Amino acid sequence: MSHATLLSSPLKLRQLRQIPRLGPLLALQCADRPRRNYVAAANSHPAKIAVLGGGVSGLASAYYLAKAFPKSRITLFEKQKELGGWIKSKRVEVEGGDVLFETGPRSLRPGMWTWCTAELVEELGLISSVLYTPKESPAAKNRYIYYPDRLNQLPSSLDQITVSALAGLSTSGILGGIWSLFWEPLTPGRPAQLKDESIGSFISRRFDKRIANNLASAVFHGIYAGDIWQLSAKTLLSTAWKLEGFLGSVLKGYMGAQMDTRVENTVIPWNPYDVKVMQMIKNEIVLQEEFRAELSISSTYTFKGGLQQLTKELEVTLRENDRVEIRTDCPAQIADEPVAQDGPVRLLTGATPSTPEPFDLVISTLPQTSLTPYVTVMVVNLYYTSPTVLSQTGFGYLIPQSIPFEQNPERALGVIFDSEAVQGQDSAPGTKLTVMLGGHWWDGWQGYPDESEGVEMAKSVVRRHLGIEDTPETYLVTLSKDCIPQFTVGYEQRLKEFADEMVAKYRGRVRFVGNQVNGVGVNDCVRAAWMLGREVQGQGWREKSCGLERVANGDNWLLATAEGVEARPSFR
Ligand SMILES: C=Cc1c2[nH]c(c1C)Cc1[nH]c(c(CCC(=O)O)c1C)Cc1[nH]c(c(C)c1CCC(=O)O)Cc1[nH]c(c(C)c1C=C)C2
Repeated sequence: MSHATLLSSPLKLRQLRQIPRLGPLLALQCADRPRRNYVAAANSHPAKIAVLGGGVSGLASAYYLAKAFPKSRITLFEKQKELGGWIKSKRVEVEGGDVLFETGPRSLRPGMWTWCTAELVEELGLISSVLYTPKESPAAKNRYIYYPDRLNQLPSSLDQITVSALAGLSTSGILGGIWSLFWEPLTPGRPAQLKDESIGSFISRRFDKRIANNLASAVFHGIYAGDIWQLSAKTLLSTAWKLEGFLGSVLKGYMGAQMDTRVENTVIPWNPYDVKVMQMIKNEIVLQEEFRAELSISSTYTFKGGLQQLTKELEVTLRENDRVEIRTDCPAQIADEPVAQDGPVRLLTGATPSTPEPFDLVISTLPQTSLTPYVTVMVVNLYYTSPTVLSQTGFGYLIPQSIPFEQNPERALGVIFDSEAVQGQDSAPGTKLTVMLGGHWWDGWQGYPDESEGVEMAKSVVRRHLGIEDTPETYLVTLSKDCIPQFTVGYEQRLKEFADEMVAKYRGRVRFVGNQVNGVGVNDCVRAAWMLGREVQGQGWREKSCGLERVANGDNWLLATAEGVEARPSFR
């Protein structure tokens, strides 16, 4: 996207013109465009850096910090024995070979907005291990929602919205309330005093409650395993929320942008920080041509050894660096005391901390109790020897909140058809499925199903929903306790207050990265670590910042085209 395109994006709608334009911000960026391979300015580096947490956010932060400060000593603390956090790929022997089970995140989305991860894949030498799922494959195109007692295929693109597709969907009742789309522009704008609300409430107010319960709740199960009546519309439907704020209507904003023939690409409001990141990615990341071409025709990608190949390779690279020390089985926390003008920050480390250890800069990827609650998900991987267990092809299906209890007493959130979604990880033929259970349905539970209960629940789900009577040859049950942060109503306000408090207390010597502050996707976490490396380099680490400027200064959004940034998937 050229700056000229970005800046010459007049819309017909008078109100859209009132949104601040990008000129001053971009002029600044052009004058001072960072180089691709930056090096820290001489004599300006923190001598000792600590990274708290050894999941993908911590590993990637340590990786980019080691590049930004070639002279600093970096210590990564992880309380578990193993690194990698929630990303775990396990190979299991079966008759005739082996199969790979993913117990957490399993694939990555390509697209420019996620190029930091793609660049990392390149730098770690992983391109030859990449497995692509083409955009044209059934796994990318066929996605289903279970409602009320059957799978309903969703259109994968606008041109798939045909009369017969809509008729099929509407006989199940899943499209109840769809006519509200036409009336939305006439619906009153939001009351001035409403500062945030749940996704359920926002969609009901602007469209129809049935759309919230039947469609949106399924999508948010697939990403957050969360409850749309608790998750924040301002945070998770941010563009729609802003459009309503600017124009009094979500559709007017989208339609106005689409209909403006002078603009090649859709113009929507963007958080100014995201525009800055987008520009940096565009200016700095140059992917290998062949890799970039493969990514452009793929809907997702992963690795032959599973997604854990990424965190394993990061670990190997960090261990090879003699300036990086990794301490596993070693919890660490920041001493609860204000930091003086030039630091240091003191850490309490080890199971029974004694003398605090001083560090010049600390990156925390650990959960902060004041910011979000978490949900617990049970992941049940099933393997059947028969390759023809499924009668549908596709990615899998999601289960909305509205389906009757008797259709989902196990409280499943969705089922992934793994052997369809990714090919090339297993040496044995057969069918692999993953059943996800729990999430917000288990809020407040003191205990959870055990392994044998989990597998019985998963078998019962696939028997009822997919008619699968076969017995799986093998399975793996993983309870991921408190694995996904929930950005509930009021999240942004809480994050702002947290950021102010952290800057005042630690004077910029403690920064925050991770799924609780940057988004729950692996790509979100890697991009945040990539940005951290750029923000702290040179004198940046001395600035009074805690790395949360996106939200702290994110009220006045900017108009930008989405060119170069992949549209977010509408199904998951
Ligand atoms: C362990 C369960 C997880 C659920 N959501 C996430 C995890 C780790 C995080 C997540 N899942 C998706 C996204 C969207 C953005 C993206 O980066 O692709 C995020 C942030 C989409 C997604 N949902 C499912 C899959 C296989 C994917 C692709 C990305 C990935 O591999 O994580 C299926 C799915 N995830 C969850 C449920 C309940 C579910 C149901 C079928 C929860």
